[in-house]
Amino acid sequence: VTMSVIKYSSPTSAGAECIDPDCSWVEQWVHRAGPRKDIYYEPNEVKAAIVTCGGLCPGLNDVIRQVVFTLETYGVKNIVGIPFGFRGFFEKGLKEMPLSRNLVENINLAGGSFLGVSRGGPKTSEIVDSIQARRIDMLFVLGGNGTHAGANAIHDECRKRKLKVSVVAVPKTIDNDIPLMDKTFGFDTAVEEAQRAINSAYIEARSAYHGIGLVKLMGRSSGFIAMHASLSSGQVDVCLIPEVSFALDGEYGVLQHLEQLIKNKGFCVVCVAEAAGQELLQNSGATDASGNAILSDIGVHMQQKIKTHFKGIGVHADIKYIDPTYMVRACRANASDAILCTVLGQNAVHGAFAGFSGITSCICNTHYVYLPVTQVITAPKRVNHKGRMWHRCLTSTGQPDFR
Ligand SMILES: Nc1ncnc2c1ncn2[C@@H]1O[C@H](COP(=O)(O)OP(=O)(O)OP(=O)(O)O)[C@@H](O)[C@H]1O
Ligand SMILES: O=P(O)(O)OC[C@H]1O[C@](O)(CO)[C@@H](O)[C@@H]1O
Ligand SMILES: [Mg+2]
Repeated sequence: VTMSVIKYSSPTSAGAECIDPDCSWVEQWVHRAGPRKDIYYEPNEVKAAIVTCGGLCPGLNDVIRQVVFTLETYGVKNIVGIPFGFRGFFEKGLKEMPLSRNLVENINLAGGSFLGVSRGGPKTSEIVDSIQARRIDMLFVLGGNGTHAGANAIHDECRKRKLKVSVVAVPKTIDNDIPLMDKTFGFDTAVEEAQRAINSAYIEARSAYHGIGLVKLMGRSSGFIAMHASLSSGQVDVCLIPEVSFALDGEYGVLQHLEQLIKNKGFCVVCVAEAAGQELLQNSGATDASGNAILSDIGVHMQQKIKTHFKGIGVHADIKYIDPTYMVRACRANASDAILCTVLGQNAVHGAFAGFSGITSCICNTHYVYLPVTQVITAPKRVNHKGRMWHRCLTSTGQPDFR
């Protein structure tokens, strides 16, 4: 599968990448996913394990279910779930869970993870000690960028110890911040849920005298959920994302624009990504168990600033703040995510049986592929503020530059 579907007229054309010394265009290709004629493992002898790490994401159960189904189809009998992420390899009292088609048949009907999730946990060497002690041949790792870094470290350590273990990841994150792939599973569902919150904010704002609906949406370092939910709802006047800096105060600031919207339209809706405007807030420097920065609350900050601003200018404003946080990810997968999860889960097993390790099962240019994990952990994907999607969003909201 070719990585780029657009043919550039020359290496200097907009968007072209120069990846060889002469700066001529070099096609990049990636392996198409799916079953192979020859398989590397004897299914009868395989022990396969599944682990889900990081935060929750719609579709985790769909992937677990498909991995189990597909393993059984190959003839694997020994399938286990590692409880509560990488911690399950280490914490005493956490026992691996035998999995079968019967057991996982209906788990896709609920959100969350049947196996449980966690952040932080043991060192890579301890995880690999545990993999060795449990005699695991295939490890299916479901998670985001942190988990992929973990999967890569496990893969490297297994190679170093000459263990024949296939480590296969499946990219999960509502944030959609993993590079090179069209999208991660869970993102579509999160956007769908998020636009429900926007819709409520719109109804509240529209029905109030000088109503201002404010919605804060997840996204640790990128504004994909906020941008897509704003686009899909069509009800947002101002969308703020971390990739685009903005001023709240001043002639070109957000508050001045809200003042105009209240004057001209009578109400307005603002959608802010949780990582937006962090430079306007105090940073505690705190991190979570996985080492991710804990963000300051831009939603509450904006709510206060809007209240103070309108009070200051003597104009009535009725602010309705909605923070749907965990509601956008604790739900079950929607139809398109459920299909994506089905294909990714099945392909993960085909990849392991083909003998691959250190790969992730994903979608690229509408085709299902295996990418090397090393390629997707270089840096989180972020909204391109010069890209078409962000400009479509600006056209839709009609917002100016807030600088
Ligand atoms: N660089 C790394 N090397 C090894 N393991 C890591 C690394 N980064 C994170 N991990 C491990 O991966 C697991 C998940 O990481 P993290 O909590 O960052 O979630 P994530 O996979 O990025 O998903 P989410 O989208 O929910 O943030 C944790 O158990 C963490 O210890
Ligand atoms: O689950 P926690 O630890 O509260 O983390 C929340 C973070 O996880 C995500 O839901 C997924 O990375 C982010 O959008 C959010 O910043
Ligand atoms: Mg992460």
